[in-house]
Amino acid sequence: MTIFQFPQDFRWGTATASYQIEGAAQEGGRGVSIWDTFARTPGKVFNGDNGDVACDSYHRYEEDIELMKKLGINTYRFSIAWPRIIPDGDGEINREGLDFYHRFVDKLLEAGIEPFCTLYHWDLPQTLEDIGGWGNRRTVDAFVKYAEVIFKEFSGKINFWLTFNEPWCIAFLSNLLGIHAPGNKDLQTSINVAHGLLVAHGKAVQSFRRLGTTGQIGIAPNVCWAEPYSKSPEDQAACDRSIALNTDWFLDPIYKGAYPQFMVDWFAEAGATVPIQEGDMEIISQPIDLLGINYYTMGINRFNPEAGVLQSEEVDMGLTKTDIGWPVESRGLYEFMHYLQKYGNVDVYITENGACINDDLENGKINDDRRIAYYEQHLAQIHRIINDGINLKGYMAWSLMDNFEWAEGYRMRFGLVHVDYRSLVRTPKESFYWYQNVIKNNWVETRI
Ligand SMILES: CCOCCOc1ccc(-c2cn(C[C@@H]3NC[C@@H](O)[C@H]3O)nn2)cc1
Repeated sequence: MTIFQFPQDFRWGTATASYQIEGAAQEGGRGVSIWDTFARTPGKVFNGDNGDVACDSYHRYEEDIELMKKLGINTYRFSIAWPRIIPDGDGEINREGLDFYHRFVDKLLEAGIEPFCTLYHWDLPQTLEDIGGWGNRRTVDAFVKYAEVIFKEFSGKINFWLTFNEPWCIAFLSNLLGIHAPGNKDLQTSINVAHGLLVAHGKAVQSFRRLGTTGQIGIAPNVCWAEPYSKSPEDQAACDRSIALNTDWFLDPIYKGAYPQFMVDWFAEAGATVPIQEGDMEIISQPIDLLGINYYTMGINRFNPEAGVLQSEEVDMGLTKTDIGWPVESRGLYEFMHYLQKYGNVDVYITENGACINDDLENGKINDDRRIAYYEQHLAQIHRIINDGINLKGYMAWSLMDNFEWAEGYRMRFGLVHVDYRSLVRTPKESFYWYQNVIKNNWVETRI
């Protein structure tokens, strides 16, 4: 057994997102988002599930905050639903939406929990998708207007900010692979979306600074760590492309002011170019204060000319998998955090990490030992990372509670707390109590 002690000022938290937990989709003046539309499109979401009710956190947030207090977290990552703030995307401000988030944030602060706010966690107002979404500069300008409303309203209450959650999912999962909303399947569209959201990110950071908003701001890429199946240059190059599309494609423009040339060339071969306008790269590369990193799994990849635009396919190496089919391999987090050092020893928060384990209630308990094992392994790696001198400042488990897992609907459960979607009763799982103990002790005890 080994005890890994964490730094005294290390932040312990959990994470959720508006569309996944709030429900009340037609309440409080909320407008329609692309996920309302996508979920209602037959065949897009398992079982035809949608976020109309979700965990009903719009009405039950005080109960949720009581659970957070019981867990002992000092940080809670959530997202604000743009369609609650400006329902038609770039028109009138909805005061009722702002008031909801003020009530919520005030309750968090009363509980001694630091709000960690994501401005955009995928619920784009549908009206903006109707004019081309992130590929239309009007959407970019509408995002800046929305962000400025939030900065003015919550400066002084919120001190940790993320512009975008998982830009790879927003651009490529949603507009090249078509798996998430709005479901496009076009390379040029996905590159236009990626560029649009990067310009929106940079402009929002400029506004954040100009308005003198309190706190720190960053962005939260999701990681795709991959190692080559063989020593062949083709397999290594396939891994490089997979990693780069999730990371370098977004962080090179932000930290270096230019896209990774090898990927620009790769896409040019496929007939796609980046729609860069004069001044864009200077806007995008506004200095940021922190990075959120979302890590779930890693792959062993090899070159396959038939394997999509990246010609990179993951090989099943027979590792233990979570119930969503992702291999459990915490080593990728350690390797990735060292890869990330090429951007400097920037302040990093793990803004998502967790396991989809679909254990259900048995005699009033959920014995999710596999989730505990997952967290034990990943927190041990986090201790290694900190020990290596990397500025990893905090950790937010995904997720506080079971919720709407996008195209998987409600069948996939990532929560430390079980949610009965009929009664909406919340039941802490055994992993909740395990994590409560880690937070109380500020150490993780591994059985290895
Ligand atoms: C068959 C081809 O498949 C291509 C990969 O398809 C996916 C699907 C889903 C993901 C995915 C889901 N999550 C968890 C969420 N992160 C944000 C938060 O909202 C969580 O719900 N992270 N990544 C990645 C890749």
